[in-house]
Amino acid sequence: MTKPYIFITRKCSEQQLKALYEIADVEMWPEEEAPCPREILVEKAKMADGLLTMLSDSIDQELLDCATNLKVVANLAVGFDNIDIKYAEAKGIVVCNTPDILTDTTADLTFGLLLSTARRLIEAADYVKNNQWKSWGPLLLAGYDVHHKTIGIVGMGKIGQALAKRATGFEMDILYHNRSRNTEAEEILGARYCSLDELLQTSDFVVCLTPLTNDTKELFNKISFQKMKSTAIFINASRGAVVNERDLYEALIDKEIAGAGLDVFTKEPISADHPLVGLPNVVALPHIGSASIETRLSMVELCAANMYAVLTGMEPKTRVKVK
Ligand SMILES: NC(=O)C1=CN([C@@H]2O[C@H](COP(=O)(O)OP(=O)(O)OC[C@H]3O[C@@H](n4cnc5c(N)ncnc54)[C@H](OP(=O)(O)O)[C@@H]3O)[C@@H](O)[C@H]2O)C=CC1
Ligand SMILES: O=CC(=O)O
Repeated sequence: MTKPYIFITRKCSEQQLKALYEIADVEMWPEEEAPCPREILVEKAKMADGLLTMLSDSIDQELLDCATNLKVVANLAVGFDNIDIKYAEAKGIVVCNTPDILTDTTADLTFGLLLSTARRLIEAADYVKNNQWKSWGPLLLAGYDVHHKTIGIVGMGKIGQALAKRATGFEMDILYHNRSRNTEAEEILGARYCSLDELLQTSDFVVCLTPLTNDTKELFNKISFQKMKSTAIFINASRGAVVNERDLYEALIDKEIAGAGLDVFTKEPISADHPLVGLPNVVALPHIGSASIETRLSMVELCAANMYAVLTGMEPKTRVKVK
């Protein structure tokens, strides 16, 4: 019997993939930073029983139609907006993601981004590096306090709740908005559910942690930024497309809001001449929410375990369910 063929779209640690090498012919794109070009991915998908994909790979109808042997897609991310889930399911292809194991790491980064933006940490570090520090000044590089302020979390799911837990250490008031109530966050963390409008109007920090869906696409736009306080800081660690970036840029230029911390962008990667990057009150990161060594290795291991399960006739640990 021929072994299944697995294609991995980015160089990953082989140690975490050991189980797959035992049951399959595994081919891996050799580069860590340069992505596998689309045409090569489509060619590999034509033969593949399993694909281990990155969030930057578009697993759309065109690709799925070519992938006549494909049984499983294991995406190295909790988000799966890069995959046409319904189409995959209709074709009997199992899609898996990496929830839970990245929750704390992503919450740490999101809170770090919030602190860095509020207290101007990147600007301040550059100030020293660029030899601009000449004296101490009463309001030199003064930012906004974080402690005892109000944080409004849009998307109080796993990462949102882990972020709220961190906010309790700073004695913040926690507001949140979801489509449904998160009673655990209310009971354990004292979070208060409110409408999106109330959250936007009353929060000092508005943090987006929803998945990207048709409902959340450009949820943050001109109208939302106009509702926010002029001292508010917007943090996005979800997906870039939940924001209308032009509207965000204008809100920052017009001082409708005070700053933004962004780990994600509509089109990634962005270049240094992206309009938002040039603003002093923007902290821009290259989508590193879950990027700790421990977490990224665990994510690769979970992808491998999911793929192993599907290819050996078992139920994977973290299958994406179509709603
Ligand atoms: N920057 C990075 O590197 C990372 C980014 N992410 C992003 O974070 C997202 C969240 O991850 P995770 O917390 O694990 O996911 P969860 O599914 O646990 O949480 C998502 C939350 O969003 C809420 N939500 C969904 N749709 C809407 C809506 N239309 N309006 C308001 N709230 C909504 C859900 O509640 P309800 O269904 O009740 O509305 C839920 O509480 C991922 O999908 C991914 O895009 C994740 C990891 C790393
Ligand atoms: O953005 C990262 C993810 O895991 O989703």
